[in-house]
Amino acid sequence: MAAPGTKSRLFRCVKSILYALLFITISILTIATLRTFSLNVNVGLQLADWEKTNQIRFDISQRQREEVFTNFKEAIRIPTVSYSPTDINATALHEFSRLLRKAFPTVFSSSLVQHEVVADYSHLFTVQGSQPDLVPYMLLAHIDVVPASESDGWDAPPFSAKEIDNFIYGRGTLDDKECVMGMLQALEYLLLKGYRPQRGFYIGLGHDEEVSGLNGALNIVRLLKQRNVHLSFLLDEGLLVVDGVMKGLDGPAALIGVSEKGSATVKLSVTSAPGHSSMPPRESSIGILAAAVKRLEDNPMPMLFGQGPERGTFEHLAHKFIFPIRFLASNLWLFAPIVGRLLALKPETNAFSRTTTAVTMFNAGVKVNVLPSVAEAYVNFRIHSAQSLQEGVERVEIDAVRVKVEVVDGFDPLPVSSYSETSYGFQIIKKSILDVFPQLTVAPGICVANTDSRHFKDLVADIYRFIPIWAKAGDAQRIHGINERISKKNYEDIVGFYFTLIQNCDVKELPETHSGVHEF
Ligand SMILES: CCCCCCCC/C=C\CCCCCCCC(=O)NCC(=O)O
Ligand SMILES: [Zn+2]
Ligand SMILES: [Zn+2]
Repeated sequence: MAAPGTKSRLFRCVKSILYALLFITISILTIATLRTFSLNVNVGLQLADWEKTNQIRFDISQRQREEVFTNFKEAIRIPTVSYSPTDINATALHEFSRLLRKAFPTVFSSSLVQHEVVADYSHLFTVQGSQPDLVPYMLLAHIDVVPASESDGWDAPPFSAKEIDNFIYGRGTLDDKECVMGMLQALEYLLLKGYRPQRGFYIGLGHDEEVSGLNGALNIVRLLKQRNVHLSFLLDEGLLVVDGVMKGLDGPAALIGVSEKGSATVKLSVTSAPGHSSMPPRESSIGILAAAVKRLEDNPMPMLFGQGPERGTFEHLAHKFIFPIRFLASNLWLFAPIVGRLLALKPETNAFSRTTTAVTMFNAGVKVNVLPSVAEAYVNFRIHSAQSLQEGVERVEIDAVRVKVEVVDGFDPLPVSSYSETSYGFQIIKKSILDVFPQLTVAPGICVANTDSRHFKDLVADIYRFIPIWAKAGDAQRIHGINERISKKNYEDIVGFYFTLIQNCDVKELPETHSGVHEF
């Protein structure tokens, strides 16, 4: 029997613990609520912080508008498909070079622009600035596209550039001919209007981005390095404007990619004795490989949400989320694991949260009555910023006794570019976005795919990945998928964006912020 007083001491002890827990809970809730309401509404430089400049307005005539779409459609009709680094469409790439010359005569004849063909099909334009002390910048895009077959269920043939309901359909309308044609069209009209840039810049167009960029972009990098070129920043494809892509985000937001995930391509293979299909073994090479692949798909890589640049995205956008997501996004210190799990529900947001696993090729067998001697599969991992290539590959769980695992290629996640109030490239891109689309909130983001810009990482520290493609729910699946398309209005805005950006880059220094809000 307990001694008298022990019971009441126990009771007092339990009571104290309960009070302490209550105090901690109330404190956490108070901090979380304060953060929810105090996290700034608009971080960094805003349009109001910038002085007005005398820019040439992007006013184009009806005839020019028609020319803009004619040029773009011609670009879409040329099937510049890359299948592998050794299987590219040379004929189409030559035809594309001819199109560029025909569509942009002023760019090709201007004394301000030097044009060079690099590695047979890539292009480098060097645009001279009037003030050589201003460090030049670079715009990058790629001409090649991934394959597309009408039989996959397209509403219009993928190389037809057919117009349906004011959308232009075709492979490359989002990735990446809107960028190639958009930036050159903007330069063409600027030169026609007598514009002369103060800050010099480069336009690089790779021809093999979809299969590595090792010939196109890499040779452009080599050329610039030989010339000892320094760049203030580089802008490539990557992220976009999301409008209704993420549930709970109130209004559209522009995401500027400040980094991109790493990548690993792993080949899995199983060999077994070939023979007659009438006397099969209990397990075939196909069955063993299929089980290994299924196991990979059933066991996604660990959740890392909040440990990479995606954290900045959610903190910048926190005030744009509806309750209760706003409460969660404003308090990632507490709720990152919950937010990560919510994001994992959709492929395009799951990609922010972890290293993703995609089984992309599976080959085996030659005839219905012959047992296959070998079955092979390729798995493409996109590595989260909080992991290295090696850590990602080490986590691949495979029955290594029966399945041979080879890392075919890969690279680490890319460094994170600056995005503070004093970051020239980020703030100029942000201003250019807001000049064209004042209704947007701009936030840093992580590009979940890879771009040619990664080859420039030793040449320039600040690499950004953004095109003002206006993506609504389901549009992300059109990239490399079926019914890739862009609205005519969106394409015209993209031309307007580059037209504005090129002029904004003449600003020598960023303004001081007057808004009094701070970055995280
Ligand atoms: C608040 C967060 C909302 C997140 C929604 C994000 C949606 C992102 C959607 C699309 C990104 C598409 C990237 C396209 C880049 C294509 C580059 C490419 O194809 N490279 C080749 C490769 O990676 O293999
Ligand atoms: Zn691309
Ligand atoms: Zn692509």
